[in-house]
Formats: sequence, structure tokens, C-alpha cells
Amino acid sequence: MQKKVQSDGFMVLAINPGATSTKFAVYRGETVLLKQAMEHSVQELKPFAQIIDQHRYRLALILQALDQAGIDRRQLSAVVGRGGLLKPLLGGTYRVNAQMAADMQLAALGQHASNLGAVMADDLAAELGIPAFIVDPVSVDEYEPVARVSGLADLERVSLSHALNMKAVARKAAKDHGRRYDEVNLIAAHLGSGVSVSVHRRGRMVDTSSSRDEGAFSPDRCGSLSGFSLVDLCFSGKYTYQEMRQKMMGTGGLFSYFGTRDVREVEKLAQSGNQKAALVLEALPYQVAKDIGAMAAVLAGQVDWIVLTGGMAYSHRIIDDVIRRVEFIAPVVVLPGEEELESLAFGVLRVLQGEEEAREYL
Ligand SMILES: Nc1ncnc2c1ncn2[C@@H]1O[C@H](COP(=O)(O)OP(=O)(O)O)[C@@H](O)[C@H]1O
Ligand SMILES: CCCC(=O)OP(=O)(O)O
Repeated sequence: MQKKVQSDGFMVLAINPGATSTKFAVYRGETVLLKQAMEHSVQELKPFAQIIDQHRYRLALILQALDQAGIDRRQLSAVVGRGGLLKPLLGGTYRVNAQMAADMQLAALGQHASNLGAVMADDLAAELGIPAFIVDPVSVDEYEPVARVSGLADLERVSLSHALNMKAVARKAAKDHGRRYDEVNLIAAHLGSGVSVSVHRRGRMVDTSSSRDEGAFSPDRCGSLSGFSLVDLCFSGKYTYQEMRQKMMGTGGLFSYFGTRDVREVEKLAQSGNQKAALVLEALPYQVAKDIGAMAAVLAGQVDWIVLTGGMAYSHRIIDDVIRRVEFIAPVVVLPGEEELESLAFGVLRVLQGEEEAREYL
């Protein structure tokens, strides 16, 4: 496959499919030419039986937007998508190959919007005769053996997290302090619709709370629950298997209490005197802080920085409470929001510019 490079640098399309949105951006070198987020209503996505079936529909919307913006897709050097629930793998930039595309279609490890990223990138890249990549997918697994032990012989802990954003902010925090990611110890917490809290030891994410079902609850997930109570609820006859899974990831967390995933709405409720809202909003940062404390123990207290990121990091009510509880461990850096599109594009640029080797998915 030919490396297409324009006179003013490589041109990369980055695609970040979420449950209810598709974010994408076009970069020329490190300069962003176009950045958009398209929201998808429940109604709009209803015709698709499986999440992965949405790939052509979402890609067509992106191509339409590129045309409208006057961007000629034939000028692209590469396409990169958010990486989904793949086999466990090390962090880095991976070329999308037939095995990866097949694994995403099969969704053996679960359906998730991120599974669309590799397939959408591959579809377009194949049409244009350019390479497709993913970067730091949600299944990045850099655990040491001790982190895999669950405590039940039937089960092993699985690393599923917001690896892309957490690795990006961990790199940024290190760089801002004149250090390299692979020479520092950090704890990074992604506080979005889901929460992941992770330990980065000298460039490896050696443990993380799974954003699906471990650690703190979040806007739409319940996090860790009492095992006995959960088993009782599963077998109570009240809910189906699918409903229970949906409760754990989708309609759990804040949504289960208040029918909204928007922290700002719950904050308004609390401000208007709703005591339940105030209590639940106190419990969320309390649980995040407990997870950070646990991860500090993984590093035996040798923590250079704690980095807080994600949409909820814009909330002073939440972030100030986390900081108050964890700042005794290490200085706290707050990098609100996410730079996932940029992280995807830059991960590919490093490969195209020959600074890093693309990894092969097996
Ligand atoms: N300015 C803000 N203040 C408080 N909460 C916010 C703010 N901006 C976003 N959030 C909350 O962040 C959460 C979404 O975070 P985000 O990182 O965008 O999640 P994801 O990309 O995982 O859907 C929502 O609960 C949203 O209400
Ligand atoms: C599946 C792990 C990553 C994750 O939870 O992403 P979202 O918050 O985008 O669902």
C-alpha cells in the first residue's frame, strides 16, 4: 500500500464512534482541518439489529460531511478509528488487518460502539487504497500476572478501559513536566459516561478498574456491586439477561437514580434542594477517590501525578471533592474533556513519519 503524502504533510481522517454520536476530524500534519460531532437519536439507530451493522450508515454521514466541507477524500494518507473490544493487546498503533476486522464483526468480547472504528476505517481505506489503523483500543491490556487474579477460579480480571484518552493525558502530563511517559508513575482517571481509573508504571498501564463493571459508578454504569445482591437480582425473575447487562452499562449509575446521564442536570437537582441528588453526587467522587487510593497502593505510594480527565472533570463539585481526598498521595493535574481524535491522528502520524512501528494484530 502506497504512503500518500501531500507537500504540506500527511492527511489523516480520525473516527471516534460512540454509543450515540460519531466524532471525526481531518488533520494535515498536526493541524486540524475539520472537526465534527454528529449525534444519533435512538430512533435513527433503531433499524440496526447489531451495533456493528451501523458502520456503512455512519461512514456515509462522514463522507457527506467531508464533501460539504470541500475536503477531497482521495487526498487522505490514512484513516484511523477508535479500537474496540479486541483480544487483549499492548498499547500502541495497530494496522487494521483481516483478523481484526473479522473479530470486530464477530464481537466475541461484546458489542460496543468502539467496535465500529476499525471497520469504518478499513471500509474507507480499502476504497482509497491507503492504510487503516487503530490506536490504544479499549482492550489495551498491560496487566502484570498479579492484576489478573480475580479471586474466583472461574473468572479472570479483564482490562477494558478508556486507554486511548488515559494514555494520551498521561503522556501529556509527563511532557508538561519535562518528563517522558516511560519514566514516570501516574494514576489516570477518565471520568466520562463511564469511569476508568488506571495505573501507569513507566509507560505501561499495569492495572485499571474496568469501565464496564468495576470500581466507581458513573453517569450510566453501576461499577462494582455487592456480589450476593447482584446474584439475587439476576435470579429474582424481575429482569432478563439483556436487561441486567443494560443496567450494568447503559442505565445504571446516575441514570438509575435520576433518569439522566447528564451530571449538570443532577447538579441542578442538588442545588434546588434534592437531598438524594446531593448524596449521590457526593458518593460518585467518594468512590473515584477510593479507586485512586487503591491504585496508589499498586505503586506502593510512588506516584508522580494523578491526572483527572473526561467530561465530568469540568464539574467543580465532583473534581474538587476527588482532589480533596487524594491530594495527599501526589499532585493532581486536571485535563478536562478528551482529545481522543487528536490522540488517534497523532498515533498514526508517529507511524507515517517513521517515529514508531505499527503493531500487527494477531
Ligand atoms: N461542564 C460540565 N460540567 C459537569 N459535567 C459535565 C460537563 N461537561 C460534560 N459533563 C458530563 O460528563 C459526562 C460525559 O463525559 P464524556 O467524557 O463526554 O463521556 P463519553 O465521551 O464517555 O460519553 C456526562 O455525564 C456530562 O454530563
Ligand atoms: C469498553 C471500555 C471503554 C468504555 O467504557 O468506553 P465508553 O465509555 O465510550 O463506553
